[in-house]
Amino acid sequence: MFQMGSRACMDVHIWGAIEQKQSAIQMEDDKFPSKLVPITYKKPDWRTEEELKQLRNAMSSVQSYRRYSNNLQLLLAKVIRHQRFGRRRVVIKKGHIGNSFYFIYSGVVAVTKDEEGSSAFVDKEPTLIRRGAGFGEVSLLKGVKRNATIVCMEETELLVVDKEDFFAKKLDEVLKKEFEYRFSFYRSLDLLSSWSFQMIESMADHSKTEEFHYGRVIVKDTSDMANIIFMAKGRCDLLHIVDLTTCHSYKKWISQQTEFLKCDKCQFAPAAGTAAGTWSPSPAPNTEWKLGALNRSTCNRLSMTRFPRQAAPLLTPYGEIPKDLGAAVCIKVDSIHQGEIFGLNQYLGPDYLNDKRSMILVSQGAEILRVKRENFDALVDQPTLAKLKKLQNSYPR
Ligand SMILES: Nc1ncnc2c1ncn2[C@@H]1O[C@@H]2COP(=O)(O)O[C@H]2[C@H]1O
Repeated sequence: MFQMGSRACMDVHIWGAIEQKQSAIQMEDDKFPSKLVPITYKKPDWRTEEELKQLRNAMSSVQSYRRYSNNLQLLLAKVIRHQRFGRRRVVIKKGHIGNSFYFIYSGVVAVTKDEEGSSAFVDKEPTLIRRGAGFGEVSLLKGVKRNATIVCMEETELLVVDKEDFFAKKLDEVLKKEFEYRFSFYRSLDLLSSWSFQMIESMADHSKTEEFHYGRVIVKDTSDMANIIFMAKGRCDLLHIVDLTTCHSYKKWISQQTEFLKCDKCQFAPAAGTAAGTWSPSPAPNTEWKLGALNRSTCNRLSMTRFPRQAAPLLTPYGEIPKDLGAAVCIKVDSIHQGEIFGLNQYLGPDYLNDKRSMILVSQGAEILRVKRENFDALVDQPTLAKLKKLQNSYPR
């Protein structure tokens, strides 16, 4: 139901591990060194060797820049211009003539169809382009108008390459290769085998490859997706979060652990007046709990488990578990592998048969292409719909 060739399997993950990985990645979010900003406003010939070296070093934190040859990196360091935009600022307007290409040094922008970019702030799943990626190449490469609006979702720093430099430094050749990669990927899919060159080209023009490290969340809630995800490389897992605070057997299990709570190192004192509906194990409030005789692995498991907002601190030998965590585990429902597609369930059967449970899609090290459902809907042809119908018959296995 969720993808082509579904393989259901069960596996339990602890949600805390995912969040830990995510925060580690978010810490990379550095700003452009302010002392280098004036250099980017100098004419290329006026930038000294030392200044170029500094610019190159700073830019090497931009993922797409690192992929370029040393020679191209140096040439770009000669021409880039730094620009900072606030939240809601429109950088590119759909339908305008393209004059520049942009790298995102810090921040996030959204791609929209409306000229003002305001839809990005109400869209529950906007198309985002993040730090390290570039945009604005399509109109330059093809000599056409801008195919979308780009609006800043937060304060964003951009490194701008003007059109003349874009071609003079041969950045166009690199970006053409990236386009060809996306095009060949879509062309290789059996599902799209009936599509014309123009249809595949449109898919490649309206998507970007996105890399996700292990543990990063790709889709927070799959119950009503606005995008279709194509898995270009690697794998991601579909996880269902189970809230243990509403689970009777979990509460019972926790209560059973009180038998062993004899050690001074680990103590749990439930808060007086714990709110109704949150986890409130017996014995009664204000009675001191002792989490003794818990072996190291049990403590580690508990420390990764999330505890309800209202609960009092749980002390373990490794420190206090944050109060605002809730108890939950993630159950792996499926894995999506290279060449597979996720988010087609609306084509696979009547709405009432679709699984509406909220799941999350988490990377196990993946490169994806994300296409807005409305773009796919506008292109999809009868042979493709027929193939999708057949997929419906093959589920559940
Ligand atoms: N779906 C999409 N995902 C990511 N980037 C996009 C998408 N659609 C358009 N873009 C980018 O938005 C830019 C708008 O200006 P261009 O048409 O020059 O180039 C376009 C692409 O770089």
